Amino acid sequence: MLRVGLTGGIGAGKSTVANRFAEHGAVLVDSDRIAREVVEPGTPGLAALAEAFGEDILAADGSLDRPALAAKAFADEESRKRLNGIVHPLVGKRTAELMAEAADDAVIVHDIPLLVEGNLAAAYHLVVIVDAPVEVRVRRLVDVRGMAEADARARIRAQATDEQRRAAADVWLDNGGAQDAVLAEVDALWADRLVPFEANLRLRKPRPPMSPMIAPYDETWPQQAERRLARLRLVAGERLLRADHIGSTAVPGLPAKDVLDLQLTVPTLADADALAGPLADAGFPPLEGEWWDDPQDGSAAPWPKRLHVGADPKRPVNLHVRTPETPAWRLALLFRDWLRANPAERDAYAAVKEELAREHAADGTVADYADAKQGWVNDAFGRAEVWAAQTSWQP
Ligand SMILES: CC(C)(COP(=O)(O)OP(=O)(O)OC[C@H]1O[C@@H](n2cnc3c(N)ncnc32)[C@H](O)[C@@H]1O)[C@@H](O)C(=O)NCCC(=O)NCCS
Ligand SMILES: Nc1ncnc2c1ncn2[C@@H]1O[C@H](COP(=O)(O)OP(=O)(O)OP(=O)(O)O)[C@@H](O)[C@H]1O
Repeated sequence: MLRVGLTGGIGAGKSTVANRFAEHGAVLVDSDRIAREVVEPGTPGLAALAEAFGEDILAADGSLDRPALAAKAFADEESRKRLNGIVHPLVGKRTAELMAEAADDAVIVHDIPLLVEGNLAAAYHLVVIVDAPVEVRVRRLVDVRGMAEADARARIRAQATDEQRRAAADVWLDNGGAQDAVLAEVDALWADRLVPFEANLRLRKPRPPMSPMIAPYDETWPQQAERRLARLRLVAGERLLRADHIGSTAVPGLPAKDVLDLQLTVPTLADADALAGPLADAGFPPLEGEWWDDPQDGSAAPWPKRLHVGADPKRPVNLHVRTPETPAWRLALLFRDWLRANPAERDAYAAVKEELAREHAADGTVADYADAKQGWVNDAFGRAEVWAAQTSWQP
């Protein structure tokens, strides 16, 4: 099952987007709704709230007086934390139960207002954020929902900043304009990304191979890599020694094929094999066959590794799982750091890549392109080693 985390500030349009996903066939898990269920009359949740905030948060019929609790809970940080401490564990438990009930081929859309605040992004295959400017959100909450303006602003203050949401977003949906516009984006996201992503995940199928087209440096590459590394750290757990963004997309200013190279370091290949299933479930199926890094001078036997590929059709990822005793593991880190520290070498490398990409665009073969590039890279390793010695570089 594909787990999509859907979030955004209050009034941004999460429910609007979530309902459209549901129309397409997504299984919706709605945190606000669960948060209501766990404090229904007669529940231990409601009793705990009354104990913590006083009987005056109860209406005459014994149900929760939501505006009364909101007034107390959003008044200060300590009260809000007390509220969260009571409700969130109950919501978490019920959420896990609902997710476990979903079919293997489900696309779960989890509408969760506090995904960023709770630092939960790594638990999803993809995080979708709905956004609209603060003033637009306040207007909608006041005019359409009938919320008091001060209440709307108090909740906005209690939530994540735009910058924090940007860092967590794999997909950013702008709902500052007409509803039709955001719904059209949702339709495209469903058809072009979520449906094939779910199928790739279930069938453990990598996305199709990349063309050798070189893209200009994208300054969001490091953040995109970091979000995937966070997911990988979560599933790899204690077997993981370290997780790094390597390759050309890890070098600021370097044009590159738009594929993120990530390296997981594990003690032994047996650890890599034990992780094959969990990595596949997290959206990184293993590529079939045996994979080796070739020593550049041809002197030693090739170094074995495991290779996984991202299942997300819109975010190509090559995931190299290596052990620290292979020289390829160390070279991946050295080459990256050397290029980062030496802009002239980086620019020379960019020129070589662009020249080769032009030549191979005609025949369209990625393998030939990679072979030709390796010549420059092998020479560069020599210069990188000199730099490593001079600067006492350590991986
Ligand atoms: C305080 C309560 C009773 C007020 O109820 P009300 O009907 O006015 O709001 P509702 O529950 O529909 O929430 C509307 C929106 O408020 C924001 N919000 C709600 N709780 C919180 C919170 N603890 N911190 C920050 N924002 C919150 C979210 O954007 C949410 O989508 C209610 O919000 C609540 O029980 N909150 C605690 C549970 C919670 O954190 N829910 C959010 C995700 S699990
Ligand atoms: N593009 C839009 N133009 C105008 N109104 C909109 C638009 N999108 C959503 N709305 C309206 O704004 C209000 C807030 O939207 P919605 O309920 O989807 O937000 P939400 O993020 O789920 O809110 P909450 O955080 O309270 O759960 C709703 O009344 C909705 O009908």
